[in-house]
Amino acid sequence: MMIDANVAPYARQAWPRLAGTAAITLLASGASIGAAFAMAAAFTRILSTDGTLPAGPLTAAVALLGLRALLLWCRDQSALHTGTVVARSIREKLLRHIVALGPAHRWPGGRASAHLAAVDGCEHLKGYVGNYLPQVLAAILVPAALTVALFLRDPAVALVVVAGVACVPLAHRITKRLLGARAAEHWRAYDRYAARVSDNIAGIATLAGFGAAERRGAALARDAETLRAATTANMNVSLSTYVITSAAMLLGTSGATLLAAWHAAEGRLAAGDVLLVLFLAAECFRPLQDLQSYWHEGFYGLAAAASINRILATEPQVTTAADATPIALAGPPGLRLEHVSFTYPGAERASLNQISVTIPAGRTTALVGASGAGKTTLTALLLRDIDPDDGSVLLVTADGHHDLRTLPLSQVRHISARVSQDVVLMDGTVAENVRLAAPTDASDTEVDDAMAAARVTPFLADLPEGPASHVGEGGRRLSGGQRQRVALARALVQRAPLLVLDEATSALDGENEALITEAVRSGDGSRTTVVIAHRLSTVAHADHVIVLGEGRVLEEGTAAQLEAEGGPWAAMVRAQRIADGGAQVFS
Ligand SMILES: Nc1ncnc2c1ncn2[C@@H]1O[C@H](COP(=O)(O)OP(=O)(O)OP(=O)(O)O)[C@@H](O)[C@H]1O
Repeated sequence: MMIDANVAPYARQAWPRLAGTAAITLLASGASIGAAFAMAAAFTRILSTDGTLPAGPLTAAVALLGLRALLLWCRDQSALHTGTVVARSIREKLLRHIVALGPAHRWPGGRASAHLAAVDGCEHLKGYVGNYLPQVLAAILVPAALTVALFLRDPAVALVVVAGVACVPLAHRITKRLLGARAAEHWRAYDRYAARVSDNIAGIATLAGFGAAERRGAALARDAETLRAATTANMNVSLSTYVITSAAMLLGTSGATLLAAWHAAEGRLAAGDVLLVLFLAAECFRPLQDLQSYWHEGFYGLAAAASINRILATEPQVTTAADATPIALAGPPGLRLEHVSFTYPGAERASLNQISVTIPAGRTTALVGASGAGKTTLTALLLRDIDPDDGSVLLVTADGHHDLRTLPLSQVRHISARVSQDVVLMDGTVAENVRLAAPTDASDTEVDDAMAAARVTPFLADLPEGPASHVGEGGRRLSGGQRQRVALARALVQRAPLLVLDEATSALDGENEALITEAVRSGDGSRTTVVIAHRLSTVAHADHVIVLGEGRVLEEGTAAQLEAEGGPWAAMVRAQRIADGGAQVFS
């Protein structure tokens, strides 16, 4: 049996279980053959005696049919188990790979395509491995065994059945060619549709707010129509081939039975053998007929496998080098960027250009600059979400300088905590969200302290179940500022020596922001903190300020030094004072 290269790894993985399913299928066929012979013997005895029921053969036939039903149930259970086990392992592998591709990975079809592959794609593959493949095995093994049984009774009859059976692989081949290409087309249409739906759901407030739902709805309707057309085209292919296979089965079964009747009339076969031929021929075609109902699962599984394999074949841009070794860290590390340049894939110009800066250990460093200056990109390099095109990002410890690429990625993740501009709360309780990245030995007191420092505690009283309240996708919606506070607590409880805050308090009121800013400051030197904020009051107390402009370092130093120098920082401070109506925002 030729197995498509795209599904070969999954079929290989399921091979022992598939062999078990095939063995059960063969046993079921054996029971069928036995029942057919018993029925034929009973039939012959009834016709040749005065009509008394032959209890022995009839009891044997009923028992064998019961055994067959039991074996078929076992076969279905085995097939279901195979499919679910394979689907679970692919899902896990795919999910791990999607996570390994990292936050900076660009999905050509949008993130929805990854979601679709992980959910629907794996489901189709489950159908392929769990239903289609065992059925293909049954469609080969069962007719082969039954044809041998028929051949022993009447070779000419067996040949008629073989002729009918041979039409089915032909129809299968035609369907595979026609439907295989269309299934891929259907998958692409589905992918576009799913991307559009997920986009619309994510932007539901924007669409409603701008009254643009109708316009977007029209685009969605067009995608839905493409999807419908692709589905209809596939169904038409299936229906045409269904007609071919049904005709082949009907002609094969009736042709073989008529020939058997003729041979019985000539005295070459017993009367009961006509019944035997009818049973065996019908049984021979049954798995082929069943296979037809799994063609869709098979061909859609193939298309899904191609899409899943494309994701699995995509190499993560950031990986752990083969010779990476973890380093011992005695205290908070410093960071040094040397001649770092970075251009996003497909972008026309570099987001960072020959940057060389130092982030002192155990201090708070502010990254400031106009929108699009490259601040977030710089933190992505510090956290190793991306690697520089040129230059190096170095972790500075008591032992010396270590290029981040020489450390295990897990260590880089372990030593850094972050709160990014887009806070995502996972589906779960507030406490679970705070504990998301906490060390396993983090005590309840530590979690409570982090929630107090990030000002989560004051609003917990307003939640129905306090820290056990359900938030995230399926739970209560928190305000932007509340979400930021949970994210800050999550980062604080991580005990990471490097903390990166990208506009982490932008949604907070002045009082809460001031309290949190004080709490996360690297006042005691136990943590290196990098803060990005447009509101300069947030970073006014930083030990070190780096001003970026158009992907370059414009200046760096302490806030006081830079203000005295009268450069870009001083201009930003002046502009903000005017915007704040002359209020003294810097002390
Ligand atoms: N994924 C991306 N693909 C292509 N270009 C990007 C990507 N992310 C950022 N950029 C571009 O890189 C430049 C720097 O972006 P970055 O987000 O680092 O700026 P920023 O200083 O953090 O801006 P802001 O203050 O508005 O958040 C911008 O021109 C931006 O358009």
